[in-house]
Amino acid sequence: MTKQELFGQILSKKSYLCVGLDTDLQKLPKHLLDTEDPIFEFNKQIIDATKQYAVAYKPNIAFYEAFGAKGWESLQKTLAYIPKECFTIADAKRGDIGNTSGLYARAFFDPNSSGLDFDSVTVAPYMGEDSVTPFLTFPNKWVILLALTSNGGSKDFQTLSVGDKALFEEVLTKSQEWGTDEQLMYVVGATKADMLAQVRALAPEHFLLVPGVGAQGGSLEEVSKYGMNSTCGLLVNSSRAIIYASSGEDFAEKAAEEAQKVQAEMAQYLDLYLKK
Ligand SMILES: O=C(O)c1cc(=O)[nH]c(=O)n1[C@@H]1O[C@H](COP(=O)(O)O)[C@@H](O)[C@H]1O
Repeated sequence: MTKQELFGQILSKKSYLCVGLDTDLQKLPKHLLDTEDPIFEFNKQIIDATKQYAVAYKPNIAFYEAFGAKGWESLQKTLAYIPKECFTIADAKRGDIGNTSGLYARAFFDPNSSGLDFDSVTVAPYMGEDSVTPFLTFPNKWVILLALTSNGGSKDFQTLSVGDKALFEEVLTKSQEWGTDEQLMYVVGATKADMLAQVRALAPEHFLLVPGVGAQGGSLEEVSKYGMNSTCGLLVNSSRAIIYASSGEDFAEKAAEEAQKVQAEMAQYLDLYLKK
């Protein structure tokens, strides 16, 4: 998917919501556990309930991989079920020496090889250029590079000084030598909204994947105010607050209500903060 197509969808749905499919068997409503593929059945109903409010879906690969071949099958079926206009993110946080990264890229981007055809994959920058560039050789596919993550441990490395800047700032600057803003996005946690101005100073045009609203407590308004650019430039992810809004038989209905609430807020922020 191109940046312009993504922006077009954001404008037409008045939303930059990414629904995170962190589908945990332990948390599924009991009545789904007897179905043939509970993870897929849950995802299918969540997708049906939220697709008018969401522009992207992000299956977190850990929740599928943990179940081996069966989990991988649930992932393939889920990806095939996501509406074609929606942007898809394999949240796999990969990255390794070049030839290995090339195979990771095939796993998520090459349907003839793996059966999966995601639009993007999350990648850790720690191993540097040759671990990231193999993902960038696929046309119309995106790398979403971890820059400033939402978790407490982000302070262990990401905010350390490297010369006159912080390590995450070096990630933002250096990686722009490897790919364009039509193929690279960055992860910036919603819990770090106070640092979004710093991020935007170094990456004004890039899309940012912003997890951490909802269950992790980040502010959607602050993220929108400090992070939005002229193509919106934001995909704000919420997983647990939407998909586990209810643990009963009404789970899909409640997920739709939560997604609609977030979308309504986003519509206001697009009016207020989209740079003209
Ligand atoms: O790359 C990510 O998506 C990610 C980066 C980050 O800094 N923080 C973060 O929470 N995530 C992911 O975003 C999702 C957040 O889920 P909730 O906290 O339930 O909304 C999980 O799938 C996390 O793995």
